[in-house]
Amino acid sequence: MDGMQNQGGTTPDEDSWEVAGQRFRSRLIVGTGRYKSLEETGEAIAASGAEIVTVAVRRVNLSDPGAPMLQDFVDPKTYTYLPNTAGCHTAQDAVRTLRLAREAGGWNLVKLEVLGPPPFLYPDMPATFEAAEALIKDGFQVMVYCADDPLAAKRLEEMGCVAVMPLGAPIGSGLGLTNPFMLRSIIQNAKVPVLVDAGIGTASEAAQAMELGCDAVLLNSAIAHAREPVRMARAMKAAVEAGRHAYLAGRMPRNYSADASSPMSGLIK
Ligand SMILES: CC(=O)[C@@H](O)[C@H](O)COP(=O)(O)O
Repeated sequence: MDGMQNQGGTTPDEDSWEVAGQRFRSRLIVGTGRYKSLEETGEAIAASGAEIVTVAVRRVNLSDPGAPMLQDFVDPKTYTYLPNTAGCHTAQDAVRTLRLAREAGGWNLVKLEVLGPPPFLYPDMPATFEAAEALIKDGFQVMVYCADDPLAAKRLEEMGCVAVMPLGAPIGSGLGLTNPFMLRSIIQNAKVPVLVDAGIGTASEAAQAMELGCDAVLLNSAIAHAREPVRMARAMKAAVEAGRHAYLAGRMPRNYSADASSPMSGLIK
């Protein structure tokens, strides 16, 4: 038992995290877009072990019972739906979209993203600050996609955002963590959960984000655009768990010279 204790005094199996007063065991959050079909969406999400799924309010059918509905494949009783503002490029659009989501589905915990123009769709931080302020005033609990900028992340935390979500790399790029040093700095200084969001391309990059000490990882394209999405979802689940264990276990120090793994004493001369 003692050998299993981590920094928080719990065993890794009991390890969980909390956002806006809700506790989760899975540290992998997945998107629901970009799949070939809703069947594939449901299967991949089940394989990922995720408990929270993001839903692009402007793009997904949540209300027309005549058309195929996400809810039939990703049961809202099983998963926490996190409506997001994908496709919004102004603060006004983002605020309006989440107000509509709250009216339609009662969702109060939301993911805010206000994107700049192509080709990078980088978070538009002035517009993000404006939208976050309006949404928090309106009683929303805001998880916010942001630049990998420690000052911006701190400002969003101080405004009252319940989680900050710096990008690993541009959405859909699959480039992995382009700025791990700044991500680490955001994580070390945060008093709210930090989630690395977007740009992860494969399992080792999800593990790397967790090894930096973030609370969770949010990804979509890496699973949906894999040749075998369900298998990649399994890989992501394992990677996030492995990265979390490695973070809690503590990395050995880097030696810039060899340190023989067999003792030198007792060698036959
Ligand atoms: C799904 C979501 O909420 C977005 O933040 C984004 O789509 C994730 O980015 P990737 O698709 O690059 O993983």
